[in-house]
Amino acid sequence: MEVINTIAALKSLLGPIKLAGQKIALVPTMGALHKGHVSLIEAARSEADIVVCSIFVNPTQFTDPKDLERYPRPLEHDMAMLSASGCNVVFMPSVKEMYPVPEHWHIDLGPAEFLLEGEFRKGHYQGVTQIVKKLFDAVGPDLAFFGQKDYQQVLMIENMVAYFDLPVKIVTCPIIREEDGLAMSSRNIHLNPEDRKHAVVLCQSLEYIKGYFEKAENQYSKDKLHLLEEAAKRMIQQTPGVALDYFVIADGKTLMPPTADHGSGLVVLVAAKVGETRLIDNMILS
Ligand SMILES: Nc1ncnc2c1ncn2[C@@H]1O[C@H](COP(=O)(O)OP(=O)(O)OP(=O)(O)O)[C@@H](O)[C@H]1O
Ligand SMILES: CC(C)(CO)[C@@H](O)C(=O)[O-]
Ligand code: BAL
Repeated sequence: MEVINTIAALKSLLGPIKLAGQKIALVPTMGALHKGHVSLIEAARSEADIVVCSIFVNPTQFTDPKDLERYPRPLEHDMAMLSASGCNVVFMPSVKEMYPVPEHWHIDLGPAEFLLEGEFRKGHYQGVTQIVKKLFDAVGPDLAFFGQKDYQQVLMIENMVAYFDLPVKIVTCPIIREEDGLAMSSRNIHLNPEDRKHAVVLCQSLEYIKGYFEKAENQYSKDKLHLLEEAAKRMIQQTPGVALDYFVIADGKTLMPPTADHGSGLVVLVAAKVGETRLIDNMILS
């Protein structure tokens, strides 16, 4: 496994590989790796010849300086995980390497940019798409792998790819969960034992909605969805130490409330602070 810190070194390593016609996959991460990240690397390995994993805690996507400061950076652990998972190249640039000069970035990501995470973390998706575009420019991947855990992020990245008409295939991988259902996340490390117990309510509230959909075979009414949302929100709000940001059943493409009384393509998404740690989760319903 090669560890590379500069864009120039990365390009000279990958240039001949591309010329030889080999397929390159990119798995962008912010480090503090867990089995969710490993699942992306394994999926990438199954579809490409060379897997590049980037580790970069991108300052432009953080809206809370404390969140950026306390983001975990367990380097030795990450290197061991990457080498065990069969990653070929680790790209680990400095902030100066990715942002050598101050720059303005603003692209049209569509109305969904301002909903949900975009409402609670203003400007977040401009920062995410800015760094993902830079990583795509540096690596030139044929495929890039992202987790469904960051559902809205995948939509925004797909919109960025369409905006620039980039020749890269975006692959979305399922959410990997702990045994009790909690979605794996680098930020889970901040949960104290009490928070950790309470955090499971997030996936339980999603399961509650999913269970209804499975029984109702995707037949629903808007009124019924509203009642379900309210019941799920109460489950979360009654859990000690958990402060809800949003819980919504939404159209999987627009992230707006469903407009019809039946149909497919819905997703349920949640975000809440558990203790001092903000977590997100979602499930596809139909
Ligand atoms: N539990 C998971 N299952 C599948 N993919 C995941 C999971 N957690 C994160 N990912 C994906 O891994 C990639 C890198 O994410 P990131 O490094 O931010 O990790 P994270 O666990 O989401 O951390 P955090 O949300 O705490 O920042 C993203 O595409 C993300 O969606
Ligand atoms: C895609 C990403 C690596 C961009 O910094 C980040 O948002 C993440 O880890 O999901
Ligand atoms: N996994 C999403 C990156 C972030 O929370 O900033």
